Formats: sequence, structure tokens, C-alpha cells
Amino acid sequence: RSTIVGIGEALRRALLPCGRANETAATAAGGLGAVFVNAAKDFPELSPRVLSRDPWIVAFQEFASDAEMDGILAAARAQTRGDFVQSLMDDEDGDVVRSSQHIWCDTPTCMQDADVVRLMSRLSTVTRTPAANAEVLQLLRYDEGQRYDVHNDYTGGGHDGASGGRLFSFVLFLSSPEEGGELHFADVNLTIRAERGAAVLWPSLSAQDFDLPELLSHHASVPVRRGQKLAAVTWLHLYDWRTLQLDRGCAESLGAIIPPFALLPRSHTQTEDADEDADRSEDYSDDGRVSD
Ligand SMILES: O=C(O)CCC(=O)C(=O)O
Ligand SMILES: [Fe+2]
Repeated sequence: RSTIVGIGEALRRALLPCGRANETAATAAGGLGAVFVNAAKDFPELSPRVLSRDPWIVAFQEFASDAEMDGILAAARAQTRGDFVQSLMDDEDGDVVRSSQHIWCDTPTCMQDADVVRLMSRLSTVTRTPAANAEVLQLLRYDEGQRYDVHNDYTGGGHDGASGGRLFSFVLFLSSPEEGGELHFADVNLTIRAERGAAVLWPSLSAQDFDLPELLSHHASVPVRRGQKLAAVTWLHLYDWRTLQLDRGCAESLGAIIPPFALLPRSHTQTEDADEDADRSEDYSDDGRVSD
């Protein structure tokens, strides 16, 4: 029997090299709440704190050590293209929605670094999601005045594309800017200070139905006023992402084409409402002070 299964799998892969690498979804539908409850309960060493239950937003005061964070930054910079590059992103009107700088940790030098591997494995344990479901880390740098406007990390539903949607979003702060640089959740008016070593985890798919986006997780990186913000971000998909993207080079099959910064309505029964969108992008004032 195993031979037949084996041939079936080999045939499937030959015919559909960019088909789903693993048919088992990371988290069973309805299980998202349990992941967050356990993340907040089972890892006291990370000093977790539940900041919101709808949507789930859990912060960890001590997600990584100083040595690990230094190691991750050094590993990203040790890559051939190891400099931060400007991550300019415009919306449909040509307005800048993001003025940060970034480095992708996407070469063996960085991906196989012991500190990077340890961080990704910790994140996999906390989210009960295979490490292969995680995108590569992206390191972010915001100098004074730089920001990332209100957006949602949703890039498609849970079963779209071979890797499925982004189930979890994760940010680890690698520095503590003196002023500004907070992570602001606009729909629930929650503002989190960027503090070195602290991390935040939230879902980008709906806890009720993974085919739908989580509509209450719009967030922004408030402009840095003084100092510099460094962070590492990644997203964990419902299905294996790395085997397809990194091992099999299947970039085209990975997700629906939806602008990552499109603002979504606040309820699944509500149609897109321009006024409300305008509202939400003004959730922090132009001078970067958070309206709390
Ligand atoms: O810099 C942050 O705190 C958040 C970054 C972010 O939202 C993203 O990269 O999608
Ligand atoms: Fe984001």
C-alpha cells in the first residue's frame, strides 16, 4: 500500500510541482483561539500578555535575547546584498504608504544562521505551525520620519494558492526608538511601544473562517520621531510556503494577487466603504502622535 501511496505522491509532484506541498492545514478551523490562549499560557519565559481577544493580539515582552537579536541582524547584513534598501510602496493614488527600509533574510547565509533558525523554531512552537509555513524574515529599519501606514497583511484566503493565506503575522522589535515607531492597531485603537526584544503576534485570517480575512487587524508603524526602529517581521501560512518558494521556485502559485495594503471593510457583511477607509488612515495624526 505504501508503494502505491508513494507512486501517487511522486506522480502528483511530477504533474503538479507547485501544488500544495502538504495537504494538512497548520491549524484546524476553529483552533485559532486555542493557539493564542496557549501562547499566552504555556510560554511564561517569553512574558506573554493578551492585549486583545477580538481579534487576538498577544504581545511577548521577551521573545528574543540580546545575543539572538544581534546575531539575526549580523546574519542579514552578512548577505551579499546585506544593506537596507528603501521599501517604498505607493497606493493607487501614488501616495507613499510605506517609507521604511528592509533586508530580506532569504539566502542560506541568513536563513541557516543559528540565531535565525532558533527564532523561527520558537515562533513555530508558539504558533503550533510548522516552520516550513513561515515566509523568510524581513528586517525593517525606520529612521526618523519613516513609517508604514495603516494596512492589513492579508494576501488571500486560507485556501488560496498552494501555500494558503497568511494565518499569523509576527513582529519582533530589535530596537527601542526614543519616540514614535509604535505598532498601532487602528480597528481596536491599540498602541504598542516598540521595545527591543518584545514581539507581537496576531492573525491575518478570520478566526471563524480561514477563507476570510481578519478585518480588525489593520495596523500601522507610527512615524519614528526620535531614534531608530529596527524590527523583524514574518508571516506564517496555513500551508507549507518554504518547500514551494525556496526549494521548488514556485513563486507564481503562492497566493492571490491582492494589494497587501488594501484596506478591508470592518465586517464580512459590509461592502467596501470609502468613507470608513478614509477614517481609518487618519487613526494616527500627521505629526505621528498616536491618538489613544
Ligand atoms: O514595523 C512594524 O511594527 C510593523 C511592520 C508591518 O506591519 C509589516 O511589515 O507588515
Ligand atoms: Fe503589516
